Amino acid sequence: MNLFDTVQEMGHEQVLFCHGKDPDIKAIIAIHDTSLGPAMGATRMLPYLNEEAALKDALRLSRGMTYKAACANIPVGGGKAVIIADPAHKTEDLFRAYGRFVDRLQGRFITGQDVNLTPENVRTISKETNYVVGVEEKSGGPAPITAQGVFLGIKAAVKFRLQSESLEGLKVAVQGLGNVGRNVCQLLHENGAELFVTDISQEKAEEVKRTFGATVVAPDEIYSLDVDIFSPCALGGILNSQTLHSMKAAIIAGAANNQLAQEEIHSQMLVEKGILYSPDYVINAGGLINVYNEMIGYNEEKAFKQLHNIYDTLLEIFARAKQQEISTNEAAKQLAEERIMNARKIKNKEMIVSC
Ligand SMILES: NC(=O)C1=CN([C@@H]2O[C@H](COP(=O)(O)OP(=O)(O)OC[C@H]3O[C@@H](n4cnc5c(N)ncnc54)[C@H](O)[C@@H]3O)[C@@H](O)[C@H]2O)C=CC1
Ligand SMILES: O=C(O)C(=O)Cc1c[nH]c2ccccc12
Repeated sequence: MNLFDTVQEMGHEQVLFCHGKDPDIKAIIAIHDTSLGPAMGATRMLPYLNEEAALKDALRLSRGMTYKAACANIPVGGGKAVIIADPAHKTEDLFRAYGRFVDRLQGRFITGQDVNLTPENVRTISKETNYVVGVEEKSGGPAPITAQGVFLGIKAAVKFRLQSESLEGLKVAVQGLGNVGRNVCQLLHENGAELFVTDISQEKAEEVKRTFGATVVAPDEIYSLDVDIFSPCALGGILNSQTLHSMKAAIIAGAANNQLAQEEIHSQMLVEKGILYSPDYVINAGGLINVYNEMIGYNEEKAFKQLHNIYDTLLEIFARAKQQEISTNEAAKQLAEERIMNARKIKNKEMIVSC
């Protein structure tokens, strides 16, 4: 990877490579854009295959956070951090060292809990820095809110693609039954949908089968089921040439970040197959909405209103994509970039006036 070319192409402001010897720490903090406010993005910990994979993840996820905030109308920018390590090797020192790196950014980057981090790990990070949210879990953690947002996104897609206000009798395949996926299953079940589920944890799958009457399938069978909706709530990169080839669902709407393996190729493939795709960073904004509101002083009414905007924003994106004959991913990107440009213009005007 040619680093500066990539960063220039994707539009990042700053990428930090954090390294320490004692404790041994390797982390990347990517700050994509702060035009709308400080960069927000949770931190994940993974034993990446190589450093390039870690960097790519941080770059793409942080850009996704910029678009996520802009589409959700939240005045923050986009960032994301990855700690390159096996979650089996967590230590207090490691998280404290990471916290000191975050602190040095003096609030340009605000972080919290993502893949493989626990609330306890985030509390450890917060011993070194105040620029962490979700420590108190005042609002009950972001996952249930994220799931509600995904549910609203599914309803918007059903309205647009199937011209229906109801989910009654629709077949939905849910991949991943973790904090978000299980809550999505509950909402779908309560609204009359028929569930097909998978998880690499047999225990989680069995529990969802017992509780919501779901049909359990093997992890590699979830992509090709004869269902109306596919809801990926586990990992990224699952929309690729292989999985899309056998996909029968009319709608893809789930919580996972970075769902498209290769953005341009696979968003185009979705258009060709007539599958309506709810862009990941629009439908999964519930987590960000939740932590942002927690940060500014939780107001349930305000958070609820922002969450419900996901429904209207998705309908706007679907209509824009149809009208301009572009992918929904491209339409969402356009919407986000317009909002960021407008915010920059207003900021510049304010600066001229105050001079
Ligand atoms: N928690 C939140 O508020 C938000 C989560 N997301 C994204 O949503 C996704 C799910 O998040 P959480 O539920 O919080 O994570 P989680 O870690 O609680 O759940 C993920 C689940 O997926 C399962 N899984 C992993 N690999 C799988 C595979 N190959 N096939 C089937 N199942 C597999 C795991 O066993 C686990 O049960 C992640 O991609 C995350 O980045 C996005 C925005 C906010
Ligand atoms: O939607 C994402 O990918 C997020 O990172 C959202 C999020 C969850 N917890 C946080 C803590 C601080 C900043 C963002 C988040």
